[in-house]
Amino acid sequence: MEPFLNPKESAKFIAEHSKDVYIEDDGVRKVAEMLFDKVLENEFSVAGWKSSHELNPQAANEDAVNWVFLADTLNFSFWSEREDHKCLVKYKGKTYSGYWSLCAAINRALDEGIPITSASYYATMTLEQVKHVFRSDTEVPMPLIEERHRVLNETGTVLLEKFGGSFLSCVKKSGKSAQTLLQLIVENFPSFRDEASFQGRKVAFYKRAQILVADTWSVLEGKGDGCFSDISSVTIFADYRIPQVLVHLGAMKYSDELMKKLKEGHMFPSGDYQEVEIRGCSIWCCDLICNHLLELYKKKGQNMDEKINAVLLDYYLWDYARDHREDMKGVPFHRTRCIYY
Ligand SMILES: Nc1nc2c(c(CN[C@H]3C=C[C@H](O)[C@@H]3O)cn2[C@@H]2O[C@H](COP(=O)(O)O)[C@@H](O)[C@H]2O)c(=O)[nH]1
Repeated sequence: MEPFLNPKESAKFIAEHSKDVYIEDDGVRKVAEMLFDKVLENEFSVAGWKSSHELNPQAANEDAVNWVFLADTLNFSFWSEREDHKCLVKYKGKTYSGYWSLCAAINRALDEGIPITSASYYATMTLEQVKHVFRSDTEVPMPLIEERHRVLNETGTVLLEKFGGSFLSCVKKSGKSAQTLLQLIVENFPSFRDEASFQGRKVAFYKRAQILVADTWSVLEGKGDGCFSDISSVTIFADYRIPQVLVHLGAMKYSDELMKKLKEGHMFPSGDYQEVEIRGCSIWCCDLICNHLLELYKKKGQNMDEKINAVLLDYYLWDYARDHREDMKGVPFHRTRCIYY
């Protein structure tokens, strides 16, 4: 096992050496000012994870933790080549796309009596069973369905062999430390090892591992086994939506050459130097936004360390990107097909 790498240090190194992605200090300040009042609202809190999203589990028990583990094991690559031609899942009268199509399919399976959140089930699922559970209500299947099958079998087997089949056992081993849980996830579950090489140095994003820590914190409402003393050490989750919204809001900028490739729908291999720059700069840019937000409150004599962290900033920006899809049409997201985000 490679030595554990720190995503925040990776992001700083990438941002300092990036050639095609730039962080705009004025834009960082503008976004922090835009969020200044938002951070006092319920949606910018751990409670928002349940209250704002009907598909998320509302309980804070072992089943809910194992629901989160399954969802974040498969939380990757939902984008489609054509916006009008994509996987959709109908559930309880609503139609869901992207990440939400995954959650709708999980809840649909549970309603059908399929124990999809049980490791003893998904460790030995066949490809046909995976295709059935995650079936689309359009002719476009969920992307990377074969990889999802492989990842499910691998992850379920490890969870059974090392943690008695429940992710809550893994959480309990973390001793209420987000960083310890992050390392346990990366060390034990290979598909979460989201790493790359950049200018001769190994870097890590650990996007699915970090969002799994964050979603575990959220589903347990920051209490009990989920009361992570160091939740603020987790970075944002380097997916393909956060970079898009940061550029849209003016906090990040692409070189003309990179923007041209993005607009042409260029496919970036996982680990490509420009893909690494986009992901690393997104993490560092959000860290700067967080710091500036905390500074703004400090100037008013308020310590907001308990209210403002990268997890809540990420959730807010991700939801913002969802709600402003039309406004963001002018900014392409980068296209990489992989199991990491
Ligand atoms: N940075 C970040 N990336 C996130 C999430 C989520 C959903 N999680 C939370 C959201 C609500 C609940 O509170 C969940 O906890 C999915 N993704 C990523 O986005 C992409 C899918 O996008 P679209 O194709 O538009 O559905 C894909 O890479 C997926 O991995 C997040 O929160 N942050």
